[in-house]
Amino acid sequence: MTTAMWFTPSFTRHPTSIINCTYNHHHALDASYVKRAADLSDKSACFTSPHPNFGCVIATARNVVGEGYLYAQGTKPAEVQAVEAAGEYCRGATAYVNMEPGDCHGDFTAVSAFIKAGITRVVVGIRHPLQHLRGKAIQTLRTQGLQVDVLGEDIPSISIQDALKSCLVVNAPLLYRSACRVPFSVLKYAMTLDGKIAATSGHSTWISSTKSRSHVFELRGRSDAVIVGGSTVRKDNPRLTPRHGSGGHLPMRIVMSQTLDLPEVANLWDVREAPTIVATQRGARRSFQKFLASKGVEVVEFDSLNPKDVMDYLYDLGYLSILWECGGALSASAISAGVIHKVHAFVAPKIIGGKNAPSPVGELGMVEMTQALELIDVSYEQIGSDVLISGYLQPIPDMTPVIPSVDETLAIDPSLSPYDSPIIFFYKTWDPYGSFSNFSSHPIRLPDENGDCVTWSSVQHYYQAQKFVGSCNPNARNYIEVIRSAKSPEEAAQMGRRTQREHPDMVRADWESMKREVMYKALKCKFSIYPHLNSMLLSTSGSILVEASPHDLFWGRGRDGEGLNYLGRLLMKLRSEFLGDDDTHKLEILQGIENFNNINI
Ligand SMILES: NC(=O)C1=CN([C@@H]2O[C@H](COP(=O)(O)OP(=O)(O)OC[C@H]3O[C@@H](n4cnc5c(N)ncnc54)[C@H](OP(=O)(O)O)[C@@H]3O)[C@@H](O)[C@H]2O)C=CC1
Ligand SMILES: Nc1c(N[C@@H]2O[C@H](COP(=O)(O)O)[C@@H](O)[C@H]2O)[nH]c(=O)[nH]c1=O
Repeated sequence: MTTAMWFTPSFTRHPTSIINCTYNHHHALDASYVKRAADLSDKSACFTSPHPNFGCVIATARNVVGEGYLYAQGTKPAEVQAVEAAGEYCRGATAYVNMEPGDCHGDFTAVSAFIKAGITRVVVGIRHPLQHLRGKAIQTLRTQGLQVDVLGEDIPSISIQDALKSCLVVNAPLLYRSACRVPFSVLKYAMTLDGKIAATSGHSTWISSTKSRSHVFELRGRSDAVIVGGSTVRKDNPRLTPRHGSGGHLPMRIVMSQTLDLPEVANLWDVREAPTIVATQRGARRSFQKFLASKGVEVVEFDSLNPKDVMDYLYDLGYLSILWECGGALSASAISAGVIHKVHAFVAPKIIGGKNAPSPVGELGMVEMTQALELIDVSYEQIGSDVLISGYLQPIPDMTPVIPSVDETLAIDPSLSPYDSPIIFFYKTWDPYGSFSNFSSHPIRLPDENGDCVTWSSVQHYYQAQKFVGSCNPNARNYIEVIRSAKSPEEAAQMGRRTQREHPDMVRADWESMKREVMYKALKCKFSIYPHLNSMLLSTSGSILVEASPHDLFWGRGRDGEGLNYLGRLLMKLRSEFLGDDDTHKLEILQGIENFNNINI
């Protein structure tokens, strides 16, 4: 029902439309207060070490009567502050929170504050993303008789998109941390209009305006750590501090250097200003390591220095948010490793030229524009004379328990609890569960259009070719062979999709009704052939699997969780099937291994 109903002359004869409009109006108000709580929660940024952001607004039917935000971990909860501010107005009022309270210490401070004060309704932006806290406060409040409405669950998604997005953005670091088990990483750089981050000589001070650089100081203050590569230390002698005087949070400064061929005199070795860690290759320049230690710089050796291992290390230290301020060599390595989630590019209206002048991202091994990584949720902001372009390389995992919906989850795997089961997101092949992707290079053996068992280089090759098997158009056979010999899964996908789009007459008539069956067959073959993939799939037992593609609304979750996630569903179904019948499963694995041996990889 749309608000246009208000303007129809006959609306007085349609009481349901009035009810719906009022209903929408209430939801719009709910959404605006939740958004206000999310905006409030962001206020503590830069003051203390990054932590989950909590904000709370208490409102009566007429006004906002109290609000608060968590200043730092361990300080008075946002909910308690809001209750104290609202005083006696709490009785019968509604409390709005951007995120479900997380009673980490088990004392239910926030929840009891609401109950004792007489709050009757609580509207929650998002459930707490941490497994052991998710749903707990909501359940307790409901048990105590309060009405609890969660955006997207009890309040329909259509009217609350902005509010929900604010809730996700404000706690993106925690959401990535809990879903992907790495800290949230932002790559930031300043480049000229001709795409250079320094002159050919390596000189780079300054590309962006003073205003942009102040913005960067704020980004640093919101981060747990700032990372650069050894080369940037040699060229720039950076300080990497947020410059907010005596108060405020100081991020850890981290240098990644394999060689440790670093200068003896450097701003980063002055740890009176801020602490510094140097991450290096095991055994590198021991004498220099000693020198750094004598300066108070911590040196951490890695067996193989790479962005993923460094992120795992920082995850174990409890870090939430990392700012990468490196040059193109390290940024390319970090992007390839799949650890960068967001990009902030400051573009300055300057041209420096220079064939060998460095650019923000080095070699990624891509050869065609179709392989380019596309940012999502892109925003453009003018800062001084520069334009700041920001966007996500990976969608914020919103941990929405309705992927798939409650009923569907239970139908697929009755052992799963839609609210309490962890969610495993997979998308790119280099992700931790990247082998679940149909783009993973795992050849399978299945019949071709003549019924002869042949090798398909990936599930993607098989799936795309099947679109044209049994087509009424005799020319369709040519496409099957062309797709089967595509050089990569990406190429097979492009060919299949393009042909389907440009020559719909080539596609078999029953494709829409058969495509899930085709996919299931291919997945079953893949996960039977490769014992390690089979173990990986079974190891996810108890978790909800979600293909995190922002673009694919059928096989993936879509950008905002609106996708149908059929790939995740089929994998869960397959997992149940494998787990359900041990003997059949063993037989399938044995047959699979036999097939595997027949594949000429
Ligand atoms: N405008 C801007 O926003 C910025 C500009 N710059 C400019 O960029 C230039 C430096 O660029 P660049 O050389 O790319 O600098 P990087 O910051 O990317 O440093 C590269 C160095 O990082 C170390 N490293 C450690 N692990 C890895 C890994 N897995 N992959 C790649 N490198 C790794 C190596 O150090 P080692 O050799 O010690 O082993 C390597 O030489 C300078 O001129 C600087 O002024 C730099 C940052 C931002
Ligand atoms: N040149 C350049 C940036 N360069 C980045 O900032 C670092 C220097 O930081 P500091 O020593 O703390 O001022 C430098 O090593 C590099 O990482 N940043 C920007 O916002 N704009 C610019 O034009």
